[in-house]
Amino acid sequence: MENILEIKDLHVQYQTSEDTNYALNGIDLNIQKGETLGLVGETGAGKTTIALSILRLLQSGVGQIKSGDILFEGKSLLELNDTEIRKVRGDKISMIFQDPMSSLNPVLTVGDQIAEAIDLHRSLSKQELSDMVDSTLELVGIPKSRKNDYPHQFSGGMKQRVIIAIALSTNPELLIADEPTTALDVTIQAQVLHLMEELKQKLNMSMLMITHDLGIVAQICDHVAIIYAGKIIEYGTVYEIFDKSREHHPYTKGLFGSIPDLTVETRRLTPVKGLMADPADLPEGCYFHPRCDECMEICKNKVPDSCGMGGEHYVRCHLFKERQV
Ligand SMILES: Nc1ncnc2c1ncn2[C@@H]1O[C@H](COP(=O)(O)OP(=O)(O)OP(=O)(O)O)[C@@H](O)[C@H]1O
Ligand code: NI
Repeated sequence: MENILEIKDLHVQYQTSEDTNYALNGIDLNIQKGETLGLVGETGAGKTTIALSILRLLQSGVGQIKSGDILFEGKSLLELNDTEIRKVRGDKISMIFQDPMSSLNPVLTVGDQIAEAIDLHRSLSKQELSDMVDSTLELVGIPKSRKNDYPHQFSGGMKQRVIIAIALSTNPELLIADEPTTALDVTIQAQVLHLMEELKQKLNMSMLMITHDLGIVAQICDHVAIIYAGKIIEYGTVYEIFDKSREHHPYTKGLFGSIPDLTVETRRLTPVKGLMADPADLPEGCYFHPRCDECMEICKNKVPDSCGMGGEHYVRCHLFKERQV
């Protein structure tokens, strides 16, 4: 399978007046063409930082890519100048941000907001633009007759559809969705997810789905990456990650409440005992060792390598070192 995105040994830090936060500490991750990769982990693990690094939207002067590379269709995104990266954001990679509701402008009609997004990247006649707004609205299941309505006239689920429409209006190859449904109630969540899944097939997009929700992972992801303190600690196909007969990282087992069935409706991550590692003061060795029930001596001073578990399944944990070839 061809990769649309390759992240190689990415290190990102946030420099604040008090601290240096080591947010990403050597991320290696690929997204294949046409697939959905789920990125799962507790709050503060570095999920949004990965998304912002891809789009080069880290807060300037604070968030810094220290080393590593991000390749999109084989070309480094880190080497692009401002004009070039803006073009990538407009044409190739779209993002639905966490807290998406605040990204709509209350004083513009939804039709105008979609038109604005399309117009930024394409020069179309007035009629063409208007037709494209209509078809984009219809794509996400909103009647075109509502294009002159304002955001406050829409329900939460409908607003989220508008946001998806804006993200898709440029026909991106990669969509990054950062917790796109957390603000919605469960029924509407299911509808929006179903819509995203449908659109992904129709438009043949690749997707990076950032989520806390295992139901979402099971439902729409092809591969899953589990992140802890800025490192991917487990990766595999969705079947491998939910396979109880396989061994898993102790953190994954904690999060998943000892690996639920793919078929069972277990939506929320289980809280793992102890506190998330402080990115300004990371522990020696495996970052997870202070919280780990299976901690061994070696875990306290050596960072574990990634270990192949068969198939596409990888775990970064000293427990499985023996399997390495
Ligand atoms: N602008 C910033 N300045 C300083 N530290 C930051 C900044 N943004 C993020 N961080 C820190 O970087 C780490 C990773 O944050 P990030 O937002 O990527 O986590 P996340 O996995 O997306 O969490 P959540 O699930 O809460 O969205 C956290 O420790 C966070 O406090
Ligand atoms: Ni986040």
